[in-house]
Amino acid sequence: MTFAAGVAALVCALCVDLTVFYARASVETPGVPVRLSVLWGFALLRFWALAAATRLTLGRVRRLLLRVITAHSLLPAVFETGSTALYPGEEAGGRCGRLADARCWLLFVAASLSAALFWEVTIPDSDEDAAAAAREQKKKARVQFLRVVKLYRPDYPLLGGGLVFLTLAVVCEMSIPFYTGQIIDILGSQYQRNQFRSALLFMGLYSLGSSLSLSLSPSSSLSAGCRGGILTCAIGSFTCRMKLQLFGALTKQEIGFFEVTKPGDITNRLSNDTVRMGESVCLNVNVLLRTFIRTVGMITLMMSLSWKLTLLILLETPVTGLVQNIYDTHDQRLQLAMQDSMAEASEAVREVLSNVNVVRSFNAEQHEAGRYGRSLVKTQDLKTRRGCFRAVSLLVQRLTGLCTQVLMLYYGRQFIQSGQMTVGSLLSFMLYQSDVGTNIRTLVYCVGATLKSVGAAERVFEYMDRRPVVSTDGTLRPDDLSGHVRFNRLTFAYPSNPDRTVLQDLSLELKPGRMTALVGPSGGGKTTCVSLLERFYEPQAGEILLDNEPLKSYDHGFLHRKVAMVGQDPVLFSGSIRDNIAYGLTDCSMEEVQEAARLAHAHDFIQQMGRGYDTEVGEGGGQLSKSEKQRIAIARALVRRPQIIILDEITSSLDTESESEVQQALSGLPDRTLLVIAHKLSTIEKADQIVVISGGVVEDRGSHQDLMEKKGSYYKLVEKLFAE
Ligand SMILES: Nc1ncnc2c1ncn2[C@@H]1O[C@H](COP(=O)(O)OP(=O)(O)OP(=O)(O)O)[C@@H](O)[C@H]1O
Repeated sequence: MTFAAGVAALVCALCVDLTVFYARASVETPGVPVRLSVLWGFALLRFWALAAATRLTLGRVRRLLLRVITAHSLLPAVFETGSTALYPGEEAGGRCGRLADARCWLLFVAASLSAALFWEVTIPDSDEDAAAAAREQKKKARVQFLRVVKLYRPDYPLLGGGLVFLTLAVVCEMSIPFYTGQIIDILGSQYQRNQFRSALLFMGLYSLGSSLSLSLSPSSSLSAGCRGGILTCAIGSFTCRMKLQLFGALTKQEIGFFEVTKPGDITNRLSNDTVRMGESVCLNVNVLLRTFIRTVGMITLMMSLSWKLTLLILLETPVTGLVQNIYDTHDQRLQLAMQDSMAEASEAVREVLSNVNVVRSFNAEQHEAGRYGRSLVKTQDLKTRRGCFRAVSLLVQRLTGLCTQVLMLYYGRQFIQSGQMTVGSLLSFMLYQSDVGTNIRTLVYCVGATLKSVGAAERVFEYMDRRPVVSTDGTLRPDDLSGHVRFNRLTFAYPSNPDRTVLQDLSLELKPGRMTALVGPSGGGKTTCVSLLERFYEPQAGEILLDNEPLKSYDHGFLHRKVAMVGQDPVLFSGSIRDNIAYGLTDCSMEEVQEAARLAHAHDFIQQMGRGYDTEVGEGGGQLSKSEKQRIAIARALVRRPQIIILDEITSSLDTESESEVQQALSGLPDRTLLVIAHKLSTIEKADQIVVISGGVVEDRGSHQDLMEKKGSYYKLVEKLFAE
């Protein structure tokens, strides 16, 4: 917009506006209804003329300008309608006449500009993209909200019961002020015993109904009222279902997901967001319904007492709603920031507690304390800001409420004097009024909060709906699996570090009944090969074939029974030795467990333990030595009768005697495909095929004899091992 166009638009608008303003004053209007109709007609004409003039001169009307035009055009009509309602006795044209005064015009211009400025400062217009994003976000929130409501389906009977109590409570509660006013009127006028008694009786009954269904303070209503009890049950059962569903979805995710996602984030969603999602949606809907019924009921009763005073009171609503809206938006933003900062602090604590030995050995106590301290200070800062903001918004709301009360008392006295109201009805009105403001504020808050409360649900659904990158949809379960494995030109980078290729065009063959040893420098990619065979990750290029079928076409459970791995640092779960060996199997007999333990050379030491196979291993197998843990892990792999056995440096924690016994036992298993990662020459030598992997590529392959004669990278490696 050029400066000249702006000036032209302003001059044009001024001319049009003043013309319509003075034209209205010149129209003679007999009687109130005609006068008000003409007034509103001119208001609309003024709005249309101003909008058209601005559009013609500027090309388009910005939203801010449209707000100014709307306020400016409608203000005189609103003012005169209000004045006529409040001072019905005044002479027609008395006030309207004054409006055609230039001072009035200036007053309306100032008022509409200030209102638009206030709006602009408190709720600035977002740009088109941001507005579209906000609309999209609202739509998404609505969909998620409905999804939560649908997920509540098994609890609908409970929620229905809660709704009955809720309605009962609200209706009873609303009737009390009405009867209070009636009693005052009966006491103030000629005392009539029967009227007084029946009013007292109704008031007592309604109070009883109200307190049975709804406790008086909102904070205790959950535990005290019947409605609260029912809702608590519904929320509890919903949360339980959600936690189970989310846990199920999480355990299906690929390993890469857990590497790139912070454990704190996962546990936060599982333990807090599931609770918050059930609570916030259910409680917000409950409060929304309760407040809505109450507000509508109260406004109806207030209208029946005095519609003029009710209109006056309702003038407070837009201001209250606006202040509440601004407060809620900021408060929720701060609350989210606080949640993130709290999660950061608990993540820091969790990391230190689970790796306290590393922290100690690097003398990093101060550093960690500093990190934790910074997270706490950040949380505290956010808390303080939230508190200040709350105080300011409360102050504004209280002041608005106070002004409304003063106005209500002022006009109330006038209405009593003119006989339009009784003292009792003013008292009833005042009792309702004190509540109606709070209710409208709650209503505004709840409409926003109900949709925003699905923020927690959004986080829960994100994980619930996540399809694992490594699919588990395979169905193949052949009866006879030979265990022939081919790594076909694999290229792979870890999801947590996608720019670094760890395996490059790697091909490998593992034959049934043969032992293959993967050797090579540390970081060469041996464990990565094993992880891909276990389908922990999906390669970016190439594929692994098992009996000439892609690995991903095999049934998930079947594959993990047929391919068993024992890692460098086996993990045991708290429970008995038997539970650990039969881990994940539902149909495993004691004989099978013992047979596997014998093969793994674990039976003897298990027997020597106080409770044999029922001995508890402690958390993470903490009550066992590393070698014992290793042998139980081998038994856990063997009990599944796998066709492919992977041993990733298991011998590093076994003594020489146990090692050779385990090796012997494994080599005694007929037709099994054995893949071993080893650094000990004694283990490597026994392999039928040795594959040297370095830098993600196969550098050498063949038998020990062949490779030694070739004097390639394997030869150098063996020399190095000897030197060590
Ligand atoms: N989870 C992971 N995320 C990102 N990079 C990884 C991950 N695991 C391993 N790497 C990287 O991949 C490369 C190959 O690692 P890998 O564990 O396969 O080597 P390795 O030959 O088994 O070594 P070692 O003999 O020391 O066990 C290394 O550079 C390692 O840093």
